[in-house]
Amino acid sequence: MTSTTEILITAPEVPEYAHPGDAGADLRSAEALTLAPGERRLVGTGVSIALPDGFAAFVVPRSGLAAKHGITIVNSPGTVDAGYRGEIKVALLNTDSAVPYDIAVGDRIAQLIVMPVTRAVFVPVETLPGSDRGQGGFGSTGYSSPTNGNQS
Ligand SMILES: O=c1ccn([C@H]2C[C@H](O)[C@@H](COP(=O)(O)OP(=O)(O)OP(=O)(O)O)O2)c(=O)[nH]1
Ligand SMILES: [Mg+2]
Repeated sequence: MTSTTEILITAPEVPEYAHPGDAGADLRSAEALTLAPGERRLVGTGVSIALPDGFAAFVVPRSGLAAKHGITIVNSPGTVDAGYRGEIKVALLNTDSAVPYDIAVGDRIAQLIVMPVTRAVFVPVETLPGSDRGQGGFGSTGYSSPTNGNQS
């Protein structure tokens, strides 16, 4: 059974999860606008929340908008801090180089994922403990299939 957390909210319409088990609740646009090709715009949702201490919410793109129309979020994932009481806004970007994208009031433009977070207590040390991965990263395990030759 999915765990639930009550979040106080003010909004013209409460964000909804499309299906049981969905991680993201859909955020709707509070504005009508057209995103020109290549344009980015901070778009209001009309939603404000009071997250409990120890939680954060992340504003992330909808995959359908991204895959079908090239609409994404510049700062994905956008981080909503527990103490933030302002309107949640979405920094939309139309990555298409030719086609404008129309948004009407009420269109679902992003989704909000609420998660528990821990606060780090950073402990400075001279040397970090070893690990299996070590300093390998940024493609250190390769990309392509063995038949493709280029493993870098
Ligand atoms: O996609 C986003 C990202 C952030 N926010 C709001 C909530 C968040 O708590 C606040 C600050 O976000 P962040 O810390 O990412 O931005 P910043 O540029 O560091 O601003 P600040 O100096 O206010 O922390 O802006 C949104 O509404 N949408
Ligand atoms: Mg900040």
